[in-house]
Amino acid sequence: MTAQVFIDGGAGTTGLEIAERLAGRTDLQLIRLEEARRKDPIARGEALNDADAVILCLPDDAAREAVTLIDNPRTRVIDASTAHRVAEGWAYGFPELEPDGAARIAGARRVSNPGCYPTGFLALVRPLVRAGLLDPATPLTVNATSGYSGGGKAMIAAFEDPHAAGATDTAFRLYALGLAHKHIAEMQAHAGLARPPLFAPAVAHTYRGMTVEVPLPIAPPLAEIRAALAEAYAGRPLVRVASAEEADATALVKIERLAGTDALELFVFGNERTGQARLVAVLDNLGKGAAGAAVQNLNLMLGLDELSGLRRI
Ligand SMILES: NC(=O)C1=CN([C@@H]2O[C@H](COP(=O)(O)OP(=O)(O)OC[C@H]3O[C@@H](n4cnc5c(N)ncnc54)[C@H](OP(=O)(O)O)[C@@H]3O)[C@@H](O)[C@H]2O)C=CC1
Ligand SMILES: CC(=O)N[C@@H](CCC(=O)OP(=O)(O)O)C(=O)O
Repeated sequence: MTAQVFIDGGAGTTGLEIAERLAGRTDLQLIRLEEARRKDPIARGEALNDADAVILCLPDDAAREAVTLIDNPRTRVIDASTAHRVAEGWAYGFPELEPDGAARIAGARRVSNPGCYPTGFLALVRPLVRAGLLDPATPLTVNATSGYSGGGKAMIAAFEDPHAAGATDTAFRLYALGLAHKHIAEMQAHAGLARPPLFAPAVAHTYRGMTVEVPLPIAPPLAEIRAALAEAYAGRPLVRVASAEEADATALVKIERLAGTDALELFVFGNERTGQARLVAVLDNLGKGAAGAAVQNLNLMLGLDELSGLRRI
């Protein structure tokens, strides 16, 4: 039987990206609401309960509300918002992060997609904590830059429409300067850290793409870091760990490097003489950071080919 899928918030940035990835699929069918009813709780409630799987592409409060509208025990949920990423009863939707991650997602009724920045941070840090290369009490800093689509429709308008609220012509800006960004709890919890990382995000004047960097002023040997990452992601086609030769040959990492894909690349740069390292993750905030991850989780939950509809490198 063809699975019925409903994207709540389907007219938003992430929802449209998911629909693009699902277009042409014959193993599932999208339930669509007409424009006039797409925010109507009655229409949404019907669609949420008619679907085999729903993907919530909504602001946090609307995502919490959507979950309360579901009373059909068959309906399985993927939430792209921040609302349930450290909530009890929700599987964390990052299949490659833990050895049993994909199996846990496949068996779950409620899955929370990771945040875009935490996807890069956790991919770099979690395997090192697990392997004992990084003490959980280490104070970590995360320097990251996102394309402006990371802020959804409102931020896209601010960067593209001079008459929009908050319109800006800036090339690059720092934000979350109060050190209380909504992604910090998720980064600490899923990395298994004793203290919150210091998160320093920025937005660049480019539509999509992301770099996430974790500097290590006192690093374990670079070869050991690379080996731990390579082992963690062996056989996982969407996560690529660059070799020492590639890192040595890489003079620049551009934010656009993986734009338009659903992949994630990890680099270990460093200086063996000083014992310092820069761990760098590259992804598309709308790819592995949002829509790609949601489609991957949907595939796993419905028992379909995990990579169907995804854009590999
Ligand atoms: N953009 C990104 O890179 C990422 C986004 N996310 C998360 O995904 C979620 C969606 O983000 P994004 O797509 O960027 O945001 P957008 O603002 O682009 O889209 C959100 C959509 O939800 C709709 N909406 C708002 N309230 C309701 C409601 N009560 N009922 C039905 N629809 C509603 C909006 O309607 P309207 O069109 O009328 O405004 C809009 O279409 C957010 O939680 C975000 O944090 C996660 C990872 C990355
Ligand atoms: C550039 C920008 O503003 N990015 C957003 C994060 C992206 C996002 O939508 O956050 P979730 O993944 O948690 O939903 C922010 O920092 O709030």
